[in-house]
Amino acid sequence: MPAIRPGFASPALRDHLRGGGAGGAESVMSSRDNPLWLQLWRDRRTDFHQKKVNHYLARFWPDLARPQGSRIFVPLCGKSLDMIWLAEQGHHVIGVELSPVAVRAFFRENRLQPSRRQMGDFTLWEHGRIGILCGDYFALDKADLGQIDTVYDRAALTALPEDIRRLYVAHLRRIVPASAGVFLLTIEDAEEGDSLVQALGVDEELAALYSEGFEISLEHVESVFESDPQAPKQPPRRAEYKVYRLSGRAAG
Ligand SMILES: C[S@@+](CC[C@H](N)C(=O)[O-])C[C@H]1O[C@@H](n2cnc3c(N)ncnc32)[C@H](O)[C@@H]1O
Repeated sequence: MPAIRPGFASPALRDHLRGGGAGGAESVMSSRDNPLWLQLWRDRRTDFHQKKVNHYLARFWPDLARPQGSRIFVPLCGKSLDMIWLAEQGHHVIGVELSPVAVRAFFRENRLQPSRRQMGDFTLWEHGRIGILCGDYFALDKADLGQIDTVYDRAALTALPEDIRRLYVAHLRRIVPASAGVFLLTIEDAEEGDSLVQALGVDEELAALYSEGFEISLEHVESVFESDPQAPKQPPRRAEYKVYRLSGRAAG
C-alpha cells in the first residue's frame, strides 16, 4: 500500500533527534516528539515550511463554498502562509502551534503586530482574523477553540508518528463539532507492488483513521515523478498528491 509521506523534513533526522522515544500513558505518548519540534524550530530546520500558499488549497478550497466568516481550525499550523490566504477569503483562522519560535516568526515575517494573552495552558497570539494558540494540540479542549466549521490539515496528521495519529484523530473529534469537515492534503509515495487502485484511491491508513467519524471523498489525485533529495542518484519515484474532503457525520 502507498505510504503517506511524513510532513517532516527527514524521518532519519527524527529518529536521530528523538532517540529511544517513550511509551506508557497516552498523554506521554502523544507528547514524546514535542522536544524534537521545539528544537527543530530553534535550529531553523524547517524544510516542511512552504514559501508560497499551497496551490491545492487555492485551487480546491473554493469548491467547499465556505461562507465568509467561517471559523477554520488549522492544527499544527507552523508559520504556514495558508493561514494568511484563508483569512483573505474572509474566514476566521484559529491555528495551534507548539513552538513560540514559529508563532513569533509567522507574525513578524508577515509584518503583523499581534496582541498576546494567556488562555489557560496556551498563549493566544491574535491579529485581525488570525489567532494562533501557542501550546500542545493534545491539551486543547472544545472551549479553547469555540465554534469550528472546517479543519484545514496540511502536514498536521502526517507530521505525527503513525502510532500517535489515531490519538490525533480521536482528539480532533473531541474538540471540533461532529458536523465540522476536514480539508486534508497528503503526499503518498508509491510502494513496490501497489496496484493502481491502491495508488489512486483513498489511502488505507486514512480510511482506517477517519471512516468512523467522517465520510471520505477523494477530490483530486495528481501523480508526479520526483527525485529524492536525500538520494539524487536514484531514479525518480512516483508520488500521488491528493486532496481529500472529509465530511463530519453529525452526532446521532
Ligand atoms: C510538518 S510541520 C507543518 C506545519 C504547517 N501545517 C505547514 O503546512 O507548514 C508540523 C508542525 O506541527 C507542530 N507541532 C508538532 N506537534 C505539535 C503539538 N503536539 N501541538 C502543536 N503543534 C505541534 C510543529 O512544531 C510543526 O510546526
